[in-house]
Parts: sequence; structure tokens; C-alpha cells
Amino acid sequence: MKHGGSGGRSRPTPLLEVRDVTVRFGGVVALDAVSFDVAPGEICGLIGPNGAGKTTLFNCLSRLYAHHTGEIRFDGRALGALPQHRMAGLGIGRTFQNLALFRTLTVRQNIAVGATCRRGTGWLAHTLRLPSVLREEAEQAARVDELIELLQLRDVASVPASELPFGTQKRVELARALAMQPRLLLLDEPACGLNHHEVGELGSLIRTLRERFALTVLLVEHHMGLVMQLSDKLVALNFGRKIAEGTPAEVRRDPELIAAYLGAPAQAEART
Ligand SMILES: Nc1ncnc2c1ncn2[C@@H]1O[C@H](COP(=O)(O)OP(=O)(O)OP(=O)(O)O)[C@@H](O)[C@H]1O
Repeated sequence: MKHGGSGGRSRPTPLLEVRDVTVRFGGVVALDAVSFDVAPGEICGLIGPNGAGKTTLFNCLSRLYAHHTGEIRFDGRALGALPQHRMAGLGIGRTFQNLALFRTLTVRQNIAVGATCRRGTGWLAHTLRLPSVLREEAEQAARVDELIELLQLRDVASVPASELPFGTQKRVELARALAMQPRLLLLDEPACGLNHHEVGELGSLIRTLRERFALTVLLVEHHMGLVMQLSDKLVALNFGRKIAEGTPAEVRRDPELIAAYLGAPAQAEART
């Protein structure tokens, strides 16, 4: 049974609903009427060959890109209707394919930036140092400490991010995203650049984090071993179109997906 399911009878109300989303860059159709749902608590893998549209979809979910048609709903609310500055507090956290850390800030400071994105108190309360502000700051510091422990960053907490190995920087970025207390976590190629041992650890870490923080996860990943063993369901894209959706066992047998990865002639159609 899928995590977050209800005894296999009916699926719960989706946390994320993607409906007929289309994005064009000039003549290139990066996403072509893509639709799928992600249920609360689910780990959904988004797969497809290079240029399939996976990052474009992530960028639409973070409102970095606007979709031309269709609708994206998070917890029942249309994302397009929200001003961009409200996104940070909405409950969608993400990591980036090429890392987006503040390089000169320490590990602790990077993670703390994520925590302050969720600040609920206003500037006047901060100026007056009201008890609510002190309480909030204590809670944020405790969350940063917890994330430093969970992601095994204690020994490097005072080290500038730029001085750390790539795999450690990825854990810092993950911690910063979690500090925002997301309900939906978007992971863009978390296994990229990691060695075999680190990929194994990453799989267990993502599971642990899902349980600990009641997360729903959307995962873009080229590492098929990881995405197949971790995901409750998969959505496969090719040339911007959804070509398959289902459990890993169902999707891995899909002829169109196999052809897309092997580059069969049938898939060589232009997308313009
Ligand atoms: N900002 C942009 N301007 C123009 N074209 C873009 C832009 N972003 C993406 N594209 C194009 O849209 C298509 C989908 O790209 P996207 O990066 O979403 O694919 P992807 O599945 O994430 O690929 P990869 O696995 O290589 O990261 C590609 O043809 C890409 O060149």
C-alpha cells in the first residue's frame, strides 16, 4: 500500500495537484499539459531523460517560472493566485541541482536563514523584543540544532559552506530547506555527485526525515536505483509530456519509458 493511502479503498485529498500545466520557452514546449497528484506523506519520484521538463516543473512549483496554462494547487490553494513573496511561508521547501548555499556563511548560519523564512512575528515585535519574538527565536534555534544533529553536521557547524565537500554541502542545503518547516519538500537530484555509499545513506535519510517531519516529497532523480527503491509512486516525463505514472514496479515495465531512456526512434519526435 502506498504511504499516505487509506487502506487501498480511496486516495486521500492530494497535497499537490498539477493540472494540465504547460510551459513554453519560445518554440520549445518544456511541459505539455502535465497532470498528476501527490498525496500527503507520499514520496513521488519525477523521472525522465535530460530535457524532459523535470526542473521546469520544480521551477513552476517554486514560482520561479510561470506556467502558461493549467493550474497547480497546494493544499487546495492555487499557487498562481499567491504573490511570490508569500511562497516562503507556504510550506514548500526545495533543494537545487547545483546547490544554492550562501558560500561565505557557516553551516549554522545557512540553516538559520531557512528558519527565519518562517518567522511569524512582525518588525515592530522584533524592534521591541517582545516575549513572542524571544520564544520564536528559541524555537528556531532548537530546530536548527536538531537539524544539525539529524544531518550529522555538528562537526562542521561553524565552517563556511564553501569549504565543505560537495556531499556535505548537499546535506546543508537539505537542512536549510527543512528549517523552513515545509510540508512538501522538492529534492532536485539529491544523489547527483554522491558516491555509492553516500547514495545508500541518502535513501535512509530521506525516509527518516519524512517520518520525523511528516513530509511529502517530490524527488527529481536520475539515479534509478535510489528513485525506484524510495518512491511510493513515479511520474515519468519525456519531451515535456507525461508518459507514465504508477508504482515503481508498474512504471519500470512501461514500454514508452523504456524507449525514452534507450532513445528508440519512436521517441525522436521534435517537441516544437
Ligand atoms: N529558462 C529556459 N529558457 C529556455 N529554455 C529552457 C529554460 N529552462 C528549460 N528550458 C528548456 O526546456 C526543456 C526542459 O528542460 P528542463 O531543464 O526542465 O529538463 P530536465 O528534465 O530538468 O533536464 P535535466 O535532467 O537535464 O536537468 C529543455 O529543452 C530546456 O532546454
